[in-house]
Amino acid sequence: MNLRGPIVDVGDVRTVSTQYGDRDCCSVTIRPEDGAADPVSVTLWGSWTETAAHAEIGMELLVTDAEADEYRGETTYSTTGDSAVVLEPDFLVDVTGIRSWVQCPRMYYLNKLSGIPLNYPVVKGTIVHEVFGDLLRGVDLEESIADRVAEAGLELGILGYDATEVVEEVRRNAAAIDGWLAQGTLTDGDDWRSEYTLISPTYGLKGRADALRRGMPVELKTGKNTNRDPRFQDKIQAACYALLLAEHDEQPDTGTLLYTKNTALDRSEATGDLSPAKEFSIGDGLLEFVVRTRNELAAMEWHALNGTGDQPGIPTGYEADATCQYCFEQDTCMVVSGRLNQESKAGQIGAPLPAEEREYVDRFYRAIEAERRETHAEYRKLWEQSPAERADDDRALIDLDPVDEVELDGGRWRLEARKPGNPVSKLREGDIALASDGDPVAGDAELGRIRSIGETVVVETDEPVPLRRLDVYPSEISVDRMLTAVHDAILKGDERRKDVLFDRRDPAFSGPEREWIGNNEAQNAAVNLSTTAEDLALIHGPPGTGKTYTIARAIEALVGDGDRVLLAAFTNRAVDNALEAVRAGSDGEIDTDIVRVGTETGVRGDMQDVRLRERGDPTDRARELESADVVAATTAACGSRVLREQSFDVALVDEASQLTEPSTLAAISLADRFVLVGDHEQLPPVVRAENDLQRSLFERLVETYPEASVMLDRQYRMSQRIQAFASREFYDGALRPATGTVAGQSVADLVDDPDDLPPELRDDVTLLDPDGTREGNRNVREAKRVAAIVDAYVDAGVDPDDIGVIAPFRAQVAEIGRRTDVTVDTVDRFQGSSKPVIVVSLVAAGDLDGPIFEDHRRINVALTRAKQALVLVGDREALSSDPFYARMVEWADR
Ligand SMILES: Nc1ncnc2c1ncn2[C@@H]1O[C@H](COP(=O)(O)OP(=O)(O)OP(=O)(O)O)[C@@H](O)[C@H]1O
Repeated sequence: MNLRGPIVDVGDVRTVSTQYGDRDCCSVTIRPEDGAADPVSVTLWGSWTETAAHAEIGMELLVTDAEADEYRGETTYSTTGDSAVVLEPDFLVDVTGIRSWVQCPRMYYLNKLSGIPLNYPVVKGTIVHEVFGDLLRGVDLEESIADRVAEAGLELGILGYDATEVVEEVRRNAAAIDGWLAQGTLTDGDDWRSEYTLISPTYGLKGRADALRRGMPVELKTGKNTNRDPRFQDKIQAACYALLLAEHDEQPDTGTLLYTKNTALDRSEATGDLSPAKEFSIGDGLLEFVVRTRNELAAMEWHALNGTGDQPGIPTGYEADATCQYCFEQDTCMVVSGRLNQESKAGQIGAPLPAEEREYVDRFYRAIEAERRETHAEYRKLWEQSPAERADDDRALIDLDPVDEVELDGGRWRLEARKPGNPVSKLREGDIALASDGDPVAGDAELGRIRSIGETVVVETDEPVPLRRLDVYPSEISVDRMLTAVHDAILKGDERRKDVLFDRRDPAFSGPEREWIGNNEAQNAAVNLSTTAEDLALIHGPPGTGKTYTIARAIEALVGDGDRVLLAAFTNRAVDNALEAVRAGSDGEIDTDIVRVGTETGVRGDMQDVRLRERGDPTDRARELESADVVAATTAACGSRVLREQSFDVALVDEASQLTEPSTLAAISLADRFVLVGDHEQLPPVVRAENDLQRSLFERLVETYPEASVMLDRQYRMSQRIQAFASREFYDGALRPATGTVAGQSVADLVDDPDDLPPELRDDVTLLDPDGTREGNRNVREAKRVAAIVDAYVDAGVDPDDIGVIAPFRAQVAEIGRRTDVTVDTVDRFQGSSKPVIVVSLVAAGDLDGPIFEDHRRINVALTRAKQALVLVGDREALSSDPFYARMVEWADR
């Protein structure tokens, strides 16, 4: 049986004599059933006592195949020969993490902190891996090499490599793969699978195996190894995949490492075993060792969040017996230890950073690690929730009907399935998602990119799977990138920049004020702040105040002054909107060289012509990026290997109030100066954990340096009547219509005769109470009423494209969506857009429970999307029970 629960006591290790001789054991007490059951004692035998040494009260413990002993009416448990003991099974350790951990725990920490920079071995390694996958899929060797090198054109170009030399080198590496595949060992019956995504709920592990051959893991290494045996850390990595496969009831007993550089060695000079393929056997002892090592790592990570004392959970290197003087990372390790004043086996170089900077790194390190755990909780839902629960949560499309499966050029697959009942989900075109046969964890599953999603869903994968279910796949990329952004900004960042960030120096401005915008003083001041800033400028733009317009003018001004500008925003949509305004504004007068960095599916159609292609001749690709005056990308892309290598005079970041502080750092660290544009009275950063990540750098800086900020106070969107409430509640009454025309708009402008509208819809702002009841996240009666309101506007002559509906929950969005053809969406997805008529379905009935009510900033967004007519639909009595909403009701009823 399996036992699991939080640890309430850890005993001492003792030695007892048994019929097999003296054996170590240790008793650990846990409370099964998530801590609800009575405590039970589990005795961990033999080498599992090493795991007990890392166990602490409060950690979660899982013991598989435990055996029960009854003694004097009391049941105790102990491990058996088949048991595995797993600490903190919910912490999903990545296989590559274990690999670096066995080399040295501190290396694991350093890799996590600084990320993988753009360098030639990494890029070449990726190409060789891709070629390996292609060969397994039967692609011709030369074709694959040419294709994969071209695909890496941009990265190679930035590194200063040309295609011919890379092709040569990849060919030498690929020879090892090709030769090995051609050996007699490969028969038709060989069953191959490349790039296999695996997750193990039992062992708390996840990873992506390079390949499986007859169910056995094969790992590719682009280095050399002239010993007979695979390197220790490589064996551990392959053994991890064996453990992950155990979750699929497979029992691999052999692992293969393929050292591709061995074939490229000069046989007359090199000595040792030059054969590239090295096999080793995977026994129980090795697998248990892997689990124990994973436990050490998970325990260290637990300490990072829950431990006490100075810098808990930061490895020192003493945990392992690695020798620092042979380590490639020795210098980095010493510098990081020196800067952060960390104890380390390698020692320290340099003076520590000021205490407040170290405290900052510490605080954000913990916040980001807490967010990582929340991401792991998302993975957990893959197996803890039933398919129906996942679907209800909008995290999966289930019961799909596979209709097509086509092999594409290059051996990839295009899978298509019908979606019965047209369900809603968070899945979007361009997302990476987990396609499976119905069971994404124990069944057949493949990561793939969603190509289209409509009546059917189309996914592209490396291997075919029967497409019966498609799940949102949580990713740790944003968490990883936040860590490297903190590292780059604080450990490697510019001193002057840090002085401003840490409130040690006021932002400076210099140079003449010029007239950029004649009809809007605040906008003109914002452009002047941007051009004269020596450190930073902050543009606070409430709804409809011309943020995008101002950004475009600021970029023109900066480029005109000779600056190279990075234009970043949280969403692709904002990046493309700003770019559109820049391109429209210059009317070809300024010859601005613009490049949009993003994926084909992420970048809007009308910006594809300036999208930077990664594929092609390295020199051309790199030149296109490096010569651009304006580079536009999402802030997530700013943390990519390619953009981390770029530098700019100014970084201009839109939607900055929706970004966590580390995500903002990722963009601004690439430039000498920065301009943040946002509105902290609208949606805050979306994070799962409750901590410092919830507050944007924009908001912090606006409060610290009000003199470096300007608020755009004239809005070009809403009628006077509509804007009144938001202006008073959120902007101290400072927000005003930009012109009389804007102020005087009304619903009458949208119809031939206002009398065609029902009387209750003739005012610009209305509250209607349909008297519905809420069931879960929907309110059917209210949904019907909303659809009827939309119909009434359409019947009176309003163009359906001019009407938008906002609802707080996706379930209600779906409920309304079934009854109308106009755009229906959540608040979060409506931020940044507007419509002449907006109907808001508040759903709440009886009480004010739900995301729209939790945070007044959401309501601000919902109420400020409409230009001429705003209809609120909800329970008047419930709303009146809260002072803020009571004021809203009063305004709507006026
Ligand atoms: N100074 C100006 N003179 C004339 N029109 C302007 C000016 N500033 C903005 N506008 C117009 O006002 C409208 C709203 O501007 P814009 O789209 O830039 O708003 P925004 O603040 O980005 O909106 P959101 O709140 O959605 O982010 C646009 O049609 C824009 O052309």
